[in-house]
Amino acid sequence: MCGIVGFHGPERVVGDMIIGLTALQHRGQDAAGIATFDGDAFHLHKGQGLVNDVFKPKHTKKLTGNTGIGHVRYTTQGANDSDLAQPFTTSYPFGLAMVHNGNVINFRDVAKLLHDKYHVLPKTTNDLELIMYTFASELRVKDLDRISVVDIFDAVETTQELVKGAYATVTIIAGHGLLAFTDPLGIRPLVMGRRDTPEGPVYAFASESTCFDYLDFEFVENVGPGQAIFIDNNFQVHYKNQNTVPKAFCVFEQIYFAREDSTIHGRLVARERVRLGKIIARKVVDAGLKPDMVIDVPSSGYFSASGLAEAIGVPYRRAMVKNNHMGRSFIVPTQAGREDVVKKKLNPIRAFVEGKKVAVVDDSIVRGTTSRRIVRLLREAGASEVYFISSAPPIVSPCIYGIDMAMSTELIAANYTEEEICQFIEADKVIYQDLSDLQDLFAEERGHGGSCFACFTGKYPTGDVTRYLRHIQEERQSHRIVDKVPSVSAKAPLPTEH
Ligand SMILES: O=P(O)(O)OC[C@H]1O[C@H](OP(=O)(O)OP(=O)(O)O)[C@H](O)[C@@H]1O
Ligand SMILES: NC(=O)CC[C@H](N)C(=O)O
Ligand SMILES: [Mg+2]
Repeated sequence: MCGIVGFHGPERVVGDMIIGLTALQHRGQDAAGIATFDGDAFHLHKGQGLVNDVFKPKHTKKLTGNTGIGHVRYTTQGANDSDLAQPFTTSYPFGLAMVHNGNVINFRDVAKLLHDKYHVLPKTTNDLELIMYTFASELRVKDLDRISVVDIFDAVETTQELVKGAYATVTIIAGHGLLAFTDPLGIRPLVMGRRDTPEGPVYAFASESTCFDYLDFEFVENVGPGQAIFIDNNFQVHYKNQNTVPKAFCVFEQIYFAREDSTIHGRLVARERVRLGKIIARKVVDAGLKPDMVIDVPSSGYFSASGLAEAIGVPYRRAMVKNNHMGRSFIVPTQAGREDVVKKKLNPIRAFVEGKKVAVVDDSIVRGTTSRRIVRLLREAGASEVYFISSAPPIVSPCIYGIDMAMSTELIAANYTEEEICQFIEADKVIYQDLSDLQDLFAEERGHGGSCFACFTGKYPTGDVTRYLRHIQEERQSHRIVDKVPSVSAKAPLPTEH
């Protein structure tokens, strides 16, 4: 799940872009990049690592111009190499620079179409090139001397028909303006904001609204399913499709991915997480559990933990301390790397947990890397019983829309029963959110549009995805280590006495 931004205004944009991208760092830690346009030429800088590592003053000095796009990458297609970092640019027509968040699922079909129909050979295996060259090829057949907004939206529409999957994109069209568009279901988030300056308005697009809080931008609207918004060089805003309500928005954004202080489709993420914690309280009580305290797994477990504690009337403590210099573990591309981050990241406060029955809340259990480590740490710190509470239901199916859990072999709940998972992570009890409770919370009738629950149900909103699942498996085998959950026989015996 990458983070993207795009700015277009009457003043230099790179300063705002660095702040905006830093606010989105939680969405991608592999690489960062910025492309600006100064009226004559693009300026591009990108590389592996965090925003702070990639952009030093000597780089930002060269990123001149009043229009810019930026990206933080969490790799889901192709290798985690600097060659595949975004943005990508192409010089014809006009000069285009593009970033995207998401994942194209008909990769081979689009690659074939580009080759057979448009005579284009993408340079890399990053799916962004498929979107960019399809759009560029559709645009170049227009009358380029008299290109109009209708022509641009027409090229977007054909791109949306041909390219399947999840994508939120922002594109600089050199000399013309800034364009944002999404896939027809609106699976990934994208918001538009505006700040007024004495020289005129600055418009911005960003994956999450938290960017605008830092930059003093006013939130304007969500970019909805299949929508396109074009800001021309006179700062006029043009719309293709006014519908801003998503048809299949990724519910895992609300559970884990997005920042708590972002509002997505009218829902404050932190509030939804508190609700998830309150809802699961019923299952904790029904299971007869009487914890002495509720604790969270930092960072993403906090709001659900506070909701659960409030609902069952048990004190909440931050009894696991997070090393703030460690990033997210789940989005690290290899299992060895994820284990290393989890190991260095969390440390329990013995004085709080010693002799206590502890309910520890996390947003999700995906591969079991974090939960297994946490339970062990809490036991070593003297907890008498450890109940592991997941505010998400079991994740049983791969995500093919931009979250790197692409194969069922790596998903613990796709391979083991709840009892086996409990045994594997060495907890006294594991409680998952009920799928029906999650679906009720994000029900369409609550007015926020449709959600994608595919990782919990195996039902994919883009239709039959069997071919893509095979493609991603082959792609993973050629580029990366294929992760598997440990075998049952590798499990440590369940502790018998407490
Ligand atoms: O079962 P697993 O495979 O370990 O995956 C789930 C864990 O990964 C995420 O944490 P992460 O460290 O990525 O981010 P956070 O700091 O936002 O919680 C998530 O919040 C869970 O803690
Ligand atoms: N997580 C994402 O949005 C990834 C975007 C793109 N598929 C890449 O790998 O660069
Ligand atoms: Mg976590």
